[in-house]
Formats: sequence, C-alpha cells, structure tokens
Amino acid sequence: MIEVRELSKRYGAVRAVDGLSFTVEPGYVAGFLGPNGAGKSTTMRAVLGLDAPTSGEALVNGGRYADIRRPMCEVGALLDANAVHGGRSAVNHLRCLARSNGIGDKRVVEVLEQVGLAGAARRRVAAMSLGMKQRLGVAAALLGDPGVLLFDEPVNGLDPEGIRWIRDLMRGLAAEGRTVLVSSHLMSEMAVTADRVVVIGRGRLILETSMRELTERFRRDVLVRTPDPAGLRRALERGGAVVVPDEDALLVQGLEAADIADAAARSGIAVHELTPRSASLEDAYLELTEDSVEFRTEEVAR
Ligand SMILES: Nc1ncnc2c1ncn2[C@@H]1O[C@H](COP(=O)(O)OP(=O)(O)OP(=O)(O)O)[C@@H](O)[C@H]1O
Repeated sequence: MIEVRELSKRYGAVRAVDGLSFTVEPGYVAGFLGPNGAGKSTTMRAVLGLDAPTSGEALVNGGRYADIRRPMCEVGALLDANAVHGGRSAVNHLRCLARSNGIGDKRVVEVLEQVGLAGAARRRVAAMSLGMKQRLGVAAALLGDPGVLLFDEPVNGLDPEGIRWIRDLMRGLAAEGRTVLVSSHLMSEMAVTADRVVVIGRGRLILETSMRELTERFRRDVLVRTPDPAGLRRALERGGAVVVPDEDALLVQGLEAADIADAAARSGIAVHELTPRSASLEDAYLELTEDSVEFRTEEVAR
C-alpha cells in the first residue's frame, strides 16, 4: 500500500508537489497521470525516500521508506532506466544489487528470465538498447519480490512488443495482489493498463477515480436508432431529455439508455440501437488538466 498525505516538495520557488494526498491499495494497477512537470517523478521519489518532503509524508505499507530494513524486498521501482552503471554486465549489475539486499544469485537468474534478458545476461549495460535497459530496470525492481512496485513512464523507449509485455507484467503483478503505481503522461496508455487513475496537475490532485467512473463522468449522450424518430423524439422530450436529430439517428442527453428504452416501450416504438457515448478519455484528460499544462502548443507557436 502507498499513502501520500498532504505531501509538498519545493525546489526554491518551484512547488513541485503541493499538498498532494492519495492512496494506492494492493490488487489493481493505479495510473499516475499528469502533464510534463506535474510532479509525478517528485512524488515517486518521495515515496522511495530519494527526496525529503518539504512537508507531509509518503508511506509504504504504513511506514517511511528510510525505516524499511530490506527495502528491495518491500518496494521495487523503475525510475530512470539510463541511471545504471554502463560498464557492468546485466547479470553483474543485478548481482551487486541482490547482494546488498541479502538476496541470493538464484533470484538474479529468475528475474533475468522473467524480463526476457536471460540471453543477454553478459552484455554490458552500455551496449544495451533503451528497451533492454527498461527490462533490466524492471528486473532490478522485481529482485526482492516486493509487494509494492512503482514504475515511472515505463513504456518510454519500448517497441510495441515491449509495451505489450510491460502492460501484461504490470497487470499480472497487480493480479497477484501487489500494489502497482505507474506514471504516464498519456491517457491512451493508461486506458488499456490502469484500473484506477490519480490525475495531478501543478503538484495538486485533480482527480482520483476508477477508469470506469472516469468514462461515466465524461458520458456525452446516447445514440438512438428507431424507425419512428419523430415519435420517439416527442416521447423523450416529454421525459425531459434534450434530443438532437443526427442523420438517421437521435442523440439524446439527460436520460440513461435504460430510461430511453422504457420510454420507447411505453410509447410502443421500436428501438434498433441504443449506444451510450463518452468523450474520448484523451479529451477527458485534456479537459481535466487544461489549467495545469506548463507550456501550450499555441503559446509556443506565437
Ligand atoms: N531537482 C530539482 N530541482 C529543481 N526543480 C525541480 C527538480 N526536480 C523537479 N523539479 C521541478 O518540479 C516540477 C515537477 O517535476 P517532476 O519531474 O516531478 O514532474 P513530472 O510530472 O514527473 O514531469 P515529467 O513527466 O516531465 O517528468 C517541475 O517544474 C520540475 O521542473
């Protein structure tokens, strides 16, 4: 479990994180979303004890990272895949990490296999592609078999096969009952990976909700097809709906699909299609974060 409570972090005049609170429980993938500079990395660094909060706290399983006796066995993280000593081989890099945490060499072999790097174990890190370094970073995060995992923008640098792999891995880790927090600035990526989202902007919480509720919240209208559009329109407007004809369909706002079906049945009108439509999650995300984007395209263009 990860608990961020009233967390603030200042760098001089910059409020990187500003009174942020949220909780991530075990068993699902939590997407940590926000535009560039929103404070995602700073928050993750605070959880991992790499940055001291200006105020507030970030806890792992109820305690501070600094107080964990064998940190790699409790929390694993992939932050910057490039921040690895390039001269070592993959296997030596992992062995060093393992030994410093009292983890045996057998586990090193296991995680290399798990991330698909068994065949490249002796390759020097400097000679690895970014995608391979990402896999090595994931191997390091998994070394201690921790119950809490943090991934900062893990799909960066991965090809489509790698993206699919890391997505399945994160979902698998959550399904095993682990706590999984993954940051991204792409809603499209989170839509297929995360069960819940924590959206932040300018260091503050914008929204913490399930993916399903997010879709519901941005429900736009219901598309209805019927052989009697004029009759159904009258019936729905009597029920308080706003109805806009659209080619051979009606776009209905203010009533749920079930209410529309009931109204049609009461009026003896057949319905051939009823499709609730939401704004795209990408649009929803842009709307949520529009006040928190540091640099806008049109401003740059001017
Ligand atoms: N060490 C630092 N010194 C000064 N300012 C910093 C430092 N680290 C982060 N910041 C600033 O804090 C703010 C939040 O940065 P952070 O990296 O946490 O955001 P982010 O959401 O992870 O963004 P990105 O996706 O671009 O990495 C930014 O304005 C950033 O410039």
